[in-house]
Amino acid sequence: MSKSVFIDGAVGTTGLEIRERLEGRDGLSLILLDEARRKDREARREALNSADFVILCLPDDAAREAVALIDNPHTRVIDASSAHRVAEGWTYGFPELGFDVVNARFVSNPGCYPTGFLALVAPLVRAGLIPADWPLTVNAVSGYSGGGKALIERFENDETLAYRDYGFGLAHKHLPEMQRHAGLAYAPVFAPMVIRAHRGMVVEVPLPLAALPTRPGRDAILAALTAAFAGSPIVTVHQDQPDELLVRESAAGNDRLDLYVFAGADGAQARLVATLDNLGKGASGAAVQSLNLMAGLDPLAGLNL
Ligand SMILES: NC(=O)C1=CN([C@@H]2O[C@H](COP(=O)(O)OP(=O)(O)OC[C@H]3O[C@@H](n4cnc5c(N)ncnc54)[C@H](OP(=O)(O)O)[C@@H]3O)[C@@H](O)[C@H]2O)C=CC1
Ligand SMILES: CC(=O)N[C@@H](CCC(=O)OP(=O)(O)O)C(=O)O
Repeated sequence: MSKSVFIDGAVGTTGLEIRERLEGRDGLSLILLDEARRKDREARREALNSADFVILCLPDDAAREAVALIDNPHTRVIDASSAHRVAEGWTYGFPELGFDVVNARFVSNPGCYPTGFLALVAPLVRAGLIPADWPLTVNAVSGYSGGGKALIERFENDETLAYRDYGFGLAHKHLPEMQRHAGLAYAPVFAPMVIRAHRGMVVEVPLPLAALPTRPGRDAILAALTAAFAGSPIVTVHQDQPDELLVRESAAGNDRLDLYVFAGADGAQARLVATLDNLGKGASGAAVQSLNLMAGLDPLAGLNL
């Protein structure tokens, strides 16, 4: 039997991409609100309660309000916002890291930067290669679509804007989920940046291998990551060390997550690097992946690998 899906926020950056991936899919029917009713509370309440699955593509406050409007025990929710990523009763939507998305009622989509960070770091903490109290840093660049409609407009209306460094309050909204789901005692020092590319991101964790208690070599790091993601059609752990990684201004989207381990010849230091599409595995792709798992559909349907 077909499952109904309501995307709350279906005309936003993330919502639109999810809608495109779901439209025409076998086994799914979309509940849509027209422009006049898409922000109407009662229309949303009705849609939220009549759907088998709801995908929230809203600012955090509106996502919390949407959850509060659900007053039946059946509707299952995937929230793309950062409102519920460390909340009680919610499952973190990163199945490759062992979170039980299949059986969850409430799933919180990981943030785009944390998707790269956690893929690189969580397996190494679990394997004992990075101590839980290690002081990590993470540097990342994102395409400007990561900031939603407002940042897209800012970059598209000001062609002189090439680069935006931000997060100087050291309290970025992604820090709690990075800390919690990597199993760290301290949040990493996070330096996020935006570049003049519509989509795509590079997330990098520098690691002083020789200073770590177990002094792991590149081989040990690679082996832990490879074992963690063995068999995943979405996450690829690259065994080679390319000379460069490039982001193009207007590249097509994808739902992959690619991991690299770069180490110097003396093995003293490494740079762990994840590349992904902020709108793909960093948002819409992850939401569609979770929906497939929750609804018992082909796990890769609607994904662009
Ligand atoms: N862009 C990205 O790469 C990522 C985004 N996310 C998260 O996904 C969520 C959506 O982000 P994004 O798509 O980028 O944001 P956008 O600003 O592009 O879209 C948000 C949409 O929500 C609508 N909206 C706001 N308030 C309400 C409301 N009360 N009822 C109904 N609709 C409402 C907006 O309407 P209007 O058009 O009228 O403003 C807009 O269409 C955010 O929480 C974001 O943090 C997560 C991962 C990555
Ligand atoms: C470039 C940019 O502005 N990025 C956003 C995060 C995008 C994202 O992942 O948002 P969610 O937390 O909702 O998942 C930021 O830094 O706030």
